[in-house]
Amino acid sequence: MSEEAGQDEYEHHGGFPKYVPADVGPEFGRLVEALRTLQDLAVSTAPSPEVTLDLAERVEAINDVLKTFQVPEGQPPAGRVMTLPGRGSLLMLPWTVEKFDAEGVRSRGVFRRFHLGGNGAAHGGTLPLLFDDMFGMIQHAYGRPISRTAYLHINYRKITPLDTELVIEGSVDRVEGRKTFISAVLKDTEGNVLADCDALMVQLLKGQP
Ligand SMILES: CCCCCCCCCCCCCCCC(=O)SCCNC(=O)CCNC(=O)[C@H](O)C(C)(C)COP(=O)(O)OP(=O)(O)OC[C@H]1O[C@@H](n2cnc3c(N)ncnc32)[C@H](O)[C@@H]1OP(=O)(O)O
Repeated sequence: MSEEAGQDEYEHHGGFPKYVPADVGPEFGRLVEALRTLQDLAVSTAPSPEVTLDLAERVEAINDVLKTFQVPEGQPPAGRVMTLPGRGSLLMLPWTVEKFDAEGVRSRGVFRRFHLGGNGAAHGGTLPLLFDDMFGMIQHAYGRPISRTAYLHINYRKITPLDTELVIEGSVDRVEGRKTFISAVLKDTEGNVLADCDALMVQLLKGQP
C-alpha cells in the first residue's frame, strides 16, 4: 500500500471521528474468525431446545464480559485492522485487501454460509455492502475526504456463489467538486463478471453527519 494513500484532510470529514489503524495481536483476529464461524453455524444448524438453551446461556455469559469493555465509535479495533479479513469487522464481508492505493483497491474473499440468500447463492443485499465498503476504501485510498454514498447502482450479472474465491476491484472514475464517481467489478477467478456497480459519494460539509 502506498504511504500517501488515505493521507487526506480530516477537517473536511464532517462529523466523523478520525479513524487510525488499530494495533492488535493475533488473538483479535482469532476471536473475529471464531465469531464468524459462530454466525455460519447459527444459520446452518438445528440443535435441540435443551442444547439451544445451553448455548443461549453461554453466549449471554460472553456478552456480559464484552459489555464491560464497550468504547465509543472509532475506538474498537473492529474495522481498523487493514490486514484482517473485513478489516476485523463482523459487519463487513470477510475479504482481504491486497491492493490499496490511489490507482484503486482490490480485495479477495468468499461469501460464507451466513451470507446465504437462497438456492446456494449469496443474499442480494450482501453485494451492495461489499461494494459500498469498497467505495469507502477506494475514495480513502485516493485521498478524498470521507464522503457519504448518495447513490449506488448495482447490476447483478450472474449468481454469486458461496464458499468460492472471488475478487472485487475498483477505482475512482472522476471527481467533480464534492462529488466522487467510483465504480467496481466483482469477478470469479476465471474472470467472469458476477456484478458491477457504480456510485456517487458526496464529500461532507463541516459538521455534516
Ligand atoms: C483505520 C483506517 C482504515 C480506514 C480505511 C477504510 C476507510 C473507510 C471509510 C469509510 C467511510 C464511510 C463511508 C460511508 C459510506 C456510506 O455508506 S454512508 C451511508 C449511506 N449514505 C447516506 O446515508 C447518505 C444520506 N444522504 C446524505 O447525507 C446527503 O443526501 C448527501 C449525500 C450528503 C448529499 O447532501 P448535501 O450535502 O446536501 O449535498 P447536495 O447539495 O444535495 O448535493 C451535492 C451534489 O451531489 C449531487 N447529488 C446528491 N445526491 C445525489 C443523488 N442521489 N444522485 C445524483 N446526484 C446527487 C447534487 O445534485 C449536487 O450536485 P452539484 O449540484 O454540486 O453538481
